[in-house]
Amino acid sequence: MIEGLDGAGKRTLANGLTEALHAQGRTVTSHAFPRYGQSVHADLVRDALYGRIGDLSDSVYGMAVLYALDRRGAADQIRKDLEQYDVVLLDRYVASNAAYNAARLRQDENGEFVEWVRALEIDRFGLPVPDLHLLLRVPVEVAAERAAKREQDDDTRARDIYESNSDLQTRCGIVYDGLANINWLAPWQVVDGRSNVKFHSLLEPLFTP
Ligand SMILES: Nc1ncnc2c1ncn2[C@@H]1O[C@H](COP(=O)(O)OP(=O)(O)O)[C@@H](O)[C@H]1O
Ligand SMILES: Cc1cn([C@H]2C[C@H](O)[C@@H](COP(=O)(O)OP(=O)(O)O)O2)c(=O)[nH]c1=O
Repeated sequence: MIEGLDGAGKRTLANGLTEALHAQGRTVTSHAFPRYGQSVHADLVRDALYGRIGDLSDSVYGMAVLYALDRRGAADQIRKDLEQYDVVLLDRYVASNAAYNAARLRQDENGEFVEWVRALEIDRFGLPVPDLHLLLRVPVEVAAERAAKREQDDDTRARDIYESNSDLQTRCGIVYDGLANINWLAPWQVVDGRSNVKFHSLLEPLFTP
């Protein structure tokens, strides 16, 4: 699973890892969440994030449920892919829901919230537990600059209300670090995303049991 702030370089890393794995002769597939344009729940998320469903985006739990339902709709496909491919790369997964939405609550509510996300998505919805999280870590300012640049280059990736809120991004980075420290849900590996990421050096942990 590839996790990190908006603009951290997750999609770039997913593409780089795919190429590096193909070069090793491995089969790879990838999914990105939210699945905008492919699921009713993801499209509702997008409407909410761009302020088109009243004050729905103010509800932390309401938004988290929508993101979780989007993933639940992909669960069967992910399970099939895990049987069929050597590697299944996910650009954001359950941990994004924990990090982004915990970051919108008071700090003393975070522990309870991330456990609620785990219980909802893993226990109740039956989503597969990931083998590894790769946390692409960059300073908030760098992520924001990259997200702004990406917005100019690719008009399908305009910044939403989460992405343009730098306080939220800062808190989200802190929650991600906390999740990585306790290896929440599965092992975490922190990747320095400030310079060019060495894709090949990341391949070994993918195959270490
Ligand atoms: N290691 C890197 N160094 C410099 N720029 C990068 C790096 N990784 C990604 N970028 C650039 O930053 C922007 C955001 O990258 P992207 O992979 O779309 O991020 P994310 O999927 O995390 O939002 C893109 O314009 C991309 O070309
Ligand atoms: C997948 C996911 C994303 N998010 C947040 C992180 C992002 O700020 C926002 C949108 O995801 P994002 O990856 O930015 O989508 P795109 O790059 O296609 O615009 O949703 C959650 O809060 N929970 C989740 O489960």
